[in-house]
Amino acid sequence: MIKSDHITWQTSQVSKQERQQLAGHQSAVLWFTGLSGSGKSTIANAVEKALYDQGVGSYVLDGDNMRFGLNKNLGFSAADRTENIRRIGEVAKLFVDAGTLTLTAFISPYRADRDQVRALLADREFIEVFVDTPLAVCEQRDVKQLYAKARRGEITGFTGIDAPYEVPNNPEITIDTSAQPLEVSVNQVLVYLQNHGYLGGRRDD
Ligand SMILES: Nc1ncnc2c1ncn2[C@@H]1O[C@H](COP(=O)(O)OS(=O)(=O)O)[C@@H](OP(=O)(O)O)[C@H]1O
Ligand SMILES: Nc1ncnc2c1ncn2[C@@H]1O[C@H](COP(=O)(O)OP(=O)(O)O)[C@@H](O)[C@H]1O
Repeated sequence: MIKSDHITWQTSQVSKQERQQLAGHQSAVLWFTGLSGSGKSTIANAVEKALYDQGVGSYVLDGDNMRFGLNKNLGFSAADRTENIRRIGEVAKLFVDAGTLTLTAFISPYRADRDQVRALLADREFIEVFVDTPLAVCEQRDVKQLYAKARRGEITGFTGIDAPYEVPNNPEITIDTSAQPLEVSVNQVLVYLQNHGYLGGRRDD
């Protein structure tokens, strides 16, 4: 629902297609979703670097970082996570309109919230990347020692422990970081982008 009256969408003299043409590639969102510690940020950042090395500009929106700024008034209740993802979806949509290949790394545990973002974007503009690393592996990594805290009851509502993670039904890409090294995951994403025509050249679909 929009609260403001008397507002009008301002159209631009440069279209999204023209911005994409200038950039030399399609714009879209690679939406990484998965448990804390599954590898979302690591893969997204490595993909950004690999794309940069190929002369393709992209930008990573990262969970923790967004919570320091735009979303600093949000916590981890179900309602706050939904609002977190809604805002990120709107930001990602603006990035796509700007002609940018955008990578997002948020747990985004609720299927309905992810589907809302998909619905915000045009066909092909939302690429869901399910980082399907088993909970046991994420917990063993425990990069930030948050699983240990959650197990001790020092954090409540922690995803995978006492808060839900709803797995995607039809992700465009699925990656299990416990089964393959980082370079293979990065390549999996790059090959998807190449084969589906996002980077220019031949399209498989
Ligand atoms: N309760 C609880 N549950 C899950 N995660 C928690 C929690 N509290 C803090 N953290 C840290 O916050 C990071 C997840 O933030 P996100 O914005 O991606 O979460 S969400 O999409 O809104 O669910 C997550 O970072 P990542 O490990 O990068 O996923 C955690 O470090
Ligand atoms: N094959 C792999 N692919 C990606 N990350 C891996 C792999 N093996 C170990 N890791 C480690 O797992 C951790 C994943 O953390 P991170 O990328 O921050 O996850 P998330 O963003 O999903 O919370 C990193 O410390 C990374 O070095």
